[in-house]
Amino acid sequence: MDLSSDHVVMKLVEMGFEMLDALDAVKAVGGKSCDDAVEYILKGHHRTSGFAPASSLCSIGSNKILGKRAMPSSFSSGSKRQSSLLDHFRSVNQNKKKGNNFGIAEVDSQLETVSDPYKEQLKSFAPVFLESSCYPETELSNGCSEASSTWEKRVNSILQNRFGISSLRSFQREALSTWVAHKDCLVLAATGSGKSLCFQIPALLTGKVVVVISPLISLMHDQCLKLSRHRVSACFLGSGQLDNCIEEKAMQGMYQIIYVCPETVVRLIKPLQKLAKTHGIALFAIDEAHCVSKWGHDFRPHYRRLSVLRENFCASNLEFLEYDVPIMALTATATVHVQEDILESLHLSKETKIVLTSFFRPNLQFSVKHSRTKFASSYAKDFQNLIDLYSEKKKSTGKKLAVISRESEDQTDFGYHDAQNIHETDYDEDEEDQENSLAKKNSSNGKELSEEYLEDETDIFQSVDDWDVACGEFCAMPPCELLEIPVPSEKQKDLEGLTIIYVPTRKESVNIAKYLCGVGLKAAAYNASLPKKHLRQVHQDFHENKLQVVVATIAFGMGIDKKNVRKIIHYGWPQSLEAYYQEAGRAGRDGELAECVLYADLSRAPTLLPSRRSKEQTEQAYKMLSDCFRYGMNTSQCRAKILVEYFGEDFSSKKCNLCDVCKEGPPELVNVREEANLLFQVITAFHLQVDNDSEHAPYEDYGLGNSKQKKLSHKPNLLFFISKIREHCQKFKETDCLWWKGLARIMEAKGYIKEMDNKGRRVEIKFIQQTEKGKKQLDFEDDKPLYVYPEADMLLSLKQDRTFSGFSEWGKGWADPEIRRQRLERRERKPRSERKPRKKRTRGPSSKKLHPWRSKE
Ligand SMILES: Nc1ncnc2c1ncn2[C@@H]1O[C@H](COP(=O)(O)OP(=O)(O)OP(=O)(O)O)[C@@H](O)[C@H]1O
Ligand SMILES: [Mg+2]
Repeated sequence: MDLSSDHVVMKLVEMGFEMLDALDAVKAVGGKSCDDAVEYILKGHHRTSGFAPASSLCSIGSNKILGKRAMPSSFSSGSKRQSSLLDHFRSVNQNKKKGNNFGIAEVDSQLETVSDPYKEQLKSFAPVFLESSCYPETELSNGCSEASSTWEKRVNSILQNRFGISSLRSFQREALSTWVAHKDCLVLAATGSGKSLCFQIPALLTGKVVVVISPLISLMHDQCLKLSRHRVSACFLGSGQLDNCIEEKAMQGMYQIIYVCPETVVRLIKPLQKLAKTHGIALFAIDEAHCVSKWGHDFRPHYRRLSVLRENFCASNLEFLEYDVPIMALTATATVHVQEDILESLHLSKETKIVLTSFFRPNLQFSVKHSRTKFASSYAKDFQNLIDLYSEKKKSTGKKLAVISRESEDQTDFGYHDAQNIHETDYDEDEEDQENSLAKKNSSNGKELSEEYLEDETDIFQSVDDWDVACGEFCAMPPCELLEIPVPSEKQKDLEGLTIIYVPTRKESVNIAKYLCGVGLKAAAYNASLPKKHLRQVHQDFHENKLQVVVATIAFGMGIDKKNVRKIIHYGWPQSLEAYYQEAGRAGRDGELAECVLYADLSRAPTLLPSRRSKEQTEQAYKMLSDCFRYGMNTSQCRAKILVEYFGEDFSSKKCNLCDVCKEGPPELVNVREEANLLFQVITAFHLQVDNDSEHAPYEDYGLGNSKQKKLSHKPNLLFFISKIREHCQKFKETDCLWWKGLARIMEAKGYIKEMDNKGRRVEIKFIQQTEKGKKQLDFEDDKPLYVYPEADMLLSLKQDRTFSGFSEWGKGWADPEIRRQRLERRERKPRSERKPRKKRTRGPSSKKLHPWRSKE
């Protein structure tokens, strides 16, 4: 808007600039444009000589990629809509500021010091960690301006007035200063660290619209609701809206923040371009940006199409833009591979700044416990602490905890008649049968996975429309209404500690919720197959502290920001450490201690892979599962260290001092020299024989005489080698298979043995080959001690008091006369009508196939 010179000066003084600076600026930019004058002052050119383009202050590398990124030296185009510094100051509730705070040197030095350390890094997109932790309110470690810059002061006042927050965290300051410099940005910061503020503040600073791309309605809804309580208007647009009224209002600039799903934003490019022209778009934020990458968890194909944003909102395409509308992508769970994929897929420029903070959450206490989670009989044991915890609260308040009636009554309405009787404690063969058959189905390669089972039972690809509403609008609540929102009392807060139990399958979410309701807890199930209305209600009850426990699949995860979640229980193996850390990150968002326990069957490698994955994703899915398994098997390294290092962070000299490993210490070192030599010897002998005599019945010595077996045994698996050791070495006859599996994993990690099968479709080492390093270091005669920390499965095998007669899990139990007697007794105690019909067991060629050595037994 062009005004008379006097008017501009007056406006500038009103905005808090000094009269001299205002006069200076108006003179320099030729009067008329208030925008240009403010830009001039903020860029620090008042009462200094020259007016350097912004590129000299903040550019990193070339600015030729996608249109103009640098600020031009002329300000002739006052009508242009852009994210200029001026606009960042144009806010309705402008605080009058006094004097010379608009320090030229401060803004300059901030931008310059921010840029420098990243020059090299950005060229290659190589991330560098800036801070040791995102939580402490420390100043920037890279020597950014000691005193706050002008925009930052303005931000601080917004933070205090609107959000009740005292200051920006250093990574938030980094992200915002990048936006101030009109640059794209990838923010990688821990769960709960406050990434949302990075994209919400620009709307309040500029009065322009911020467009946030978000993956779920539930997430968009929660954020809009919160914003309305902070007096910010917002709306959300899902993919299946029938009524376009909110969308139209949004495109007319009636909300400060528009949340939109990726499916919809690509449809709205033209209207958004119009909005950019009429109202201005301050920023595109891509929240939960890991959804972009097919190498991460939560991949959402529509996220990959978001490159249209960079292409359609750059100054080279839209002549009314002075600069590209900045894009800010944010996530808490991206490995280095995923980070690169995000940058590439979104077509972010080489100038993109990577704001990388520590992924470490110092108040989360991680632990892993063994449990046969598939069996209902484990619930009582595993959830006893939880039940006691909430029961104590019940006693202390004298209130009776009612089972959520909706849960118990509506179960049948939801079609859960197939749910198992959760009170069944029998450890019966049919359960084992089912489990074994599933494990077999899922065991060795992608092809064998039961897609049908997975599709029905797991929530892998979450659809954006996870609720029964497709869009919604939230007006900024006036302060008087805000006073009516009840503030929980301290006593209430104490009672509020919530728990989320994450389970792999939908069925388990219902079973466990039912079980917990049955013992008097306020619990509810949450999975994508439940009615959307129910899911919305669970969200609401959870946020209003009406529930104690939510038992959920991954459908209840991303972005849930509730301060008092004290416990996250994973009941069953997660599919990746990213998903695990993302879900664990729901805990302790008030900064207080919170517990993250993983209950998993440590005697079995996980098998549940995502359905609907491409061939190339299958290998990655196995890799992710394998990393989870190793995390669970670990007994000697700080768990937080494993987790943050998984995301590429260097945590080498630190530990959390909270996790089970840090607290209990590693197990005693064991000298495994003899066993390692022996295993290596058997492997070597086998391969020697194969090499020497591949034509003529080479495996006779191993009991593999017939041609069918010979074909199979070209890739001998670990179990085969163990059987050989048992056959030939009396001393290790009783040594459990789990123990050998653990040892093989350790030997693989040390580089002594390796997998023969190069398909990469495995969680554990299976078909084994020696390595050169192994050949050198595992000399048969060598008796130098080889100390290792036994891993979880090895320790478990030592605790088992059952003697194992074979390798089949089923056989382990039934072959033992005592166990068999106990099981039969239990079975007899059950009324006949309740017994499940026996399944016909199929034995024969197929089992021989898997265990060829049995032909000799
Ligand atoms: N500078 C700050 N000082 C204090 N609290 C803050 C600050 N910034 C944000 N918060 C608070 O941190 C909490 C978590 O914020 P937010 O939901 O943005 O986290 P997030 O990083 O997006 O987490 P997630 O990765 O789980 O989505 C919010 O309740 C917010 O009020
Ligand atoms: Mg978030």
